[in-house]
Amino acid sequence: MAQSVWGYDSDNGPERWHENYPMAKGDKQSPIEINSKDVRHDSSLAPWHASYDPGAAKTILNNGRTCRVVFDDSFDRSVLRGGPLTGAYRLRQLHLHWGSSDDHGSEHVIDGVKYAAELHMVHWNPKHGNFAGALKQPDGVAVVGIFLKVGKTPKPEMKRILEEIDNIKTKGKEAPFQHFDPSILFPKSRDYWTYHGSFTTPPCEECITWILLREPIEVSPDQMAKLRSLSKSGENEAMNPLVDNWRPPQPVKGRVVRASFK
Ligand SMILES: NS(=O)(=O)c1cc(F)ccc1F
Ligand SMILES: [Zn+2]
Repeated sequence: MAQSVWGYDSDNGPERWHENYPMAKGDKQSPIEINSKDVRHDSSLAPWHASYDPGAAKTILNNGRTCRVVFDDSFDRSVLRGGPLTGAYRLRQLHLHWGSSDDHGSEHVIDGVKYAAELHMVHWNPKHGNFAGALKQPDGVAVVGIFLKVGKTPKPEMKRILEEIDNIKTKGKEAPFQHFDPSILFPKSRDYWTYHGSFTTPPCEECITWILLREPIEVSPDQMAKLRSLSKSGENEAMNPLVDNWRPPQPVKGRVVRASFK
């Protein structure tokens, strides 16, 4: 009987991850609920800056748990600076979490609001040598989170990712994905919340400085349907819709969420 690899189903989902990944029960887990009344405005928080090289984009893949775009992070080619960060963090990959319907799907929940999806841009601190080394450090990784809400105006910049979906419908499929600057996905406002937390998937290392953008970007119902047309399973298996790949909010345990805005 194959050892049930972690996932989002009842037999291998978030409530059971701690059985194989003890860090999942740590004191600095992500995602969390953010309640504006508990947030502290920190006027010393600097603005954040992304300088991404479109040539760093390499491939897009369906790993059966999300849709991920991978970038060349072999040198400081696409970097994130400023905000709560010290130094330049290298962009490694971006991926999404989404729901089976528009009323849920995000991992972080803001004043009780669940967004239809949440996009994560994952960066790591090169002072720790490589990504694996960075995972072991509290300042190892920085993830920019962007909320997706469903509206009438499709975000043209999301089109590029969603057009590729047809080529990676099933688990294990990968396709070239080049000449893409993910900063086109950013909303107008640079306002953000920041706190210290973890990967939202096993092994749930507590190495992430989260930078969550306050302003969601809008996607169309068709764009969401496209995302939900991905399959968890391989091309020779029965279609198993890749949806609800989100971890529910975890205990805040006294952590303070700071806001760059009033
Ligand atoms: N959802 S996440 O941004 O915390 C994340 C990023 C990774 F690179 C690996 C695992 C993760 F769970
Ligand atoms: Zn994620």
